[in-house]
Amino acid sequence: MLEIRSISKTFGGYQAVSEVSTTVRQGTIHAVIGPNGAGKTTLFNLVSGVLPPSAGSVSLEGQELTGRRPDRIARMGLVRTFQGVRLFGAMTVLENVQTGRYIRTSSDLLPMFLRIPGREGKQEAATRERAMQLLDMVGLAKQADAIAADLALADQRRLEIARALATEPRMLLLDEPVAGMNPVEVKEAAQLIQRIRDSGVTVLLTEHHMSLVMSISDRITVLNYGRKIAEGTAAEVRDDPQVVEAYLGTPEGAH
Ligand SMILES: Nc1ncnc2c1ncn2[C@@H]1O[C@H](COP(=O)(O)OP(=O)(O)OP(=O)(O)O)[C@@H](O)[C@H]1O
Repeated sequence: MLEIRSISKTFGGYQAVSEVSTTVRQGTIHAVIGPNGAGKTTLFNLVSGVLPPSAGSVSLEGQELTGRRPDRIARMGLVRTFQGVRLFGAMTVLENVQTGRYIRTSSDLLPMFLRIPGREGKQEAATRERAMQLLDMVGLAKQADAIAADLALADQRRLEIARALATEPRMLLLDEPVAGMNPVEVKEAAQLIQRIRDSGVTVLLTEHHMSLVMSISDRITVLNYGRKIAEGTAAEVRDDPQVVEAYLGTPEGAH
């Protein structure tokens, strides 16, 4: 589904990602893990078009993504969320999801802001209906009319996921989706990520929460100092001596 071929990124002589290759298989939850500074976020930035690679390439179902801009990549079927939540804080929950839908339909966002109440077009009605379905999927239907900035952190993350799904992606990248969540919220997020996978959207995620990664990932790639040091199922990766060594002395990665 997603092919990453020998991708590298150098920041002024510092090699943040070094010749990483991997294949994300369709219909899986694939995690990228590694100690702080291992290059996970940089790899996500390379895949989603936020940063151009110094070398190497990425393709999605045979279509070349390398060198394309994030909005173009989103239209090609790959969307991401960011470590820090990036929502339209002043908009309602529902409107935030609707903006994701407009990226997909390539239409101008303006009509949404200029709309005359009570005169909703056919496309707007469909967009609203799909947005409500997605809010229901992530457990936010009751808060549809709340202002996004007023939501609790866990709900804001759920909303970001709903907005990303509104672009109808084939692949979703989640950058630390449960950071700062309590154990109950983490459990709910795990179920949501599995539901997303089961709905046919392939998931690539990076996360420090090891028990989440180990319990939901079909496949795990481990980075250390920008290089891939291991790859396999949770059981394979957990017992890999290089992985154990990479995590020693990094308590943040140990939970
Ligand atoms: N724009 C940049 N300019 C210079 N160095 C950068 C830049 N972005 C990342 N780096 C460096 O590249 C390395 C990898 O960073 P990256 O954020 O990808 O790691 P990470 O695995 O996501 O870490 P964390 O788990 O802490 O989020 C780090 O040493 C970081 O300081």
